[in-house]
Amino acid sequence: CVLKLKQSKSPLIKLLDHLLRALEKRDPHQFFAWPVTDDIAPGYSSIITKPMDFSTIRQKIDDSEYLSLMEFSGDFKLMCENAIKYNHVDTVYHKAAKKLLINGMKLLTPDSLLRSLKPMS
Ligand SMILES: CC(=O)c1cc(-c2ccccn2)c2ncccn12
Repeated sequence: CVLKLKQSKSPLIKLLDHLLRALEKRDPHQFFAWPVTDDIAPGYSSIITKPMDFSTIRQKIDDSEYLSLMEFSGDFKLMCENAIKYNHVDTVYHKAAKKLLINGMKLLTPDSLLRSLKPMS
């Protein structure tokens, strides 16, 4: 058998791992953990053209699909904006998405990122 040498994780992947875990902690009900299905959300796939959720973001990190922090934060914003668009303003999902977006963007600001990077320097 051919042993695949485990490449050590790049600094970007380590940072994205850290940020994903921090963002998932801000979704205690796990509303954003898995793809939204048409079964739980009628008509979802015809309203939301680019679905996104934390499990998909995790898979993209593991497949090295993110080449920059901007691509990662773009998927995070997309995930929140989908929920803001599909769910009426008076639903738990719409409210949770707005709160998650605001908290998430605080994590992705330059000085917050510098604090995340500090231990790596
Ligand atoms: C994120 C989102 O839009 C969402 C998550 C869920 C959800 C997530 C986990 C368990 C149950 N529902 C949901 N249900 C109905 C309508 C919308 N949603």
